[in-house]
Amino acid sequence: MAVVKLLGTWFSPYGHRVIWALKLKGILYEYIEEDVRNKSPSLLQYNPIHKQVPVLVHGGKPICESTVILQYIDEIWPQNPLLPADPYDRAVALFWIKFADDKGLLMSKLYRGNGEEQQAAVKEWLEMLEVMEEHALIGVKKFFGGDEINMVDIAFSFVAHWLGILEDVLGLEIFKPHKFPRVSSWIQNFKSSPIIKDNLPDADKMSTFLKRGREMMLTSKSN
Ligand SMILES: N[C@@H](CCC(=O)N[C@@H](CSSC[C@H](NC(=O)CC[C@H](N)C(=O)O)C(=O)NCC(=O)O)C(=O)NCC(=O)O)C(=O)O
Ligand SMILES: O=C1O[C@H]([C@@H](O)CO)C(O)=C1O
Repeated sequence: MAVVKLLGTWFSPYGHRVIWALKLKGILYEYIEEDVRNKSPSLLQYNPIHKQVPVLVHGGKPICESTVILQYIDEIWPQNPLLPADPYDRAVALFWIKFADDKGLLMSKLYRGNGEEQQAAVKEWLEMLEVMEEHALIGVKKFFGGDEINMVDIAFSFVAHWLGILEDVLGLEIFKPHKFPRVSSWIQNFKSSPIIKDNLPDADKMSTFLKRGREMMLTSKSN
């Protein structure tokens, strides 16, 4: 069996997508922690274009971009499928995964913004939550794919875990559960499901880390 390695960084929402996918499939892998502020030669060699984690290395061959990696994992290890088999259901799932990928940058916008920039990011977050509430989650029971977690849940995980941490870091309340009851129950289902719950990065640790990072950013901006 070809060796499976994952280059990730502990706070990355994208790296966690791959960790969960591998664990949901029951695949053993070697995890290699990267410092994205001081990238290893392997990371630069495996992902010379974006120089980002995650990178999955399967039998020595690198695969980059979390969504591409998850599709690859689903093809190589078909057990516990991450995408629906029905072509229409699959297209709908891929639509929402693309939507989530396009909105992922809202994390950085919120975290790195100030004043008007931050307000614009909050507005975009609220618009996205509204779309999840009124479109993506209509008719959804426990998870996007039914009773089991699939790739759409994984793609939206930044809403389930990272948004709350960013709110804490910035002292903002963006997600009001009573305004988004469907999103709220999906978050609870997602975060309490076994493999996800056991492999979420620690919220307090991340909050401390991101607060420190933000102080450093603010100091360097004002100098
Ligand atoms: N589209 C990729 C995104 C992967 C990614 O963003 N990885 C981050 C760690 S997650 S952290 C989330 C990430 N932010 C950053 O990477 C901040 C980069 C800044 N230059 C810094 O070093 O602090 C982000 O917003 N990403 C959205 C995007 O790129 O579309 C990384 O390796 N960064 C190193 C670098 O860029 O130099 C995927 O899905 O795999
Ligand atoms: O460096 C970053 O960390 C956060 C987020 O990814 C938390 O994990 C973010 O948006 C960045 O740009």
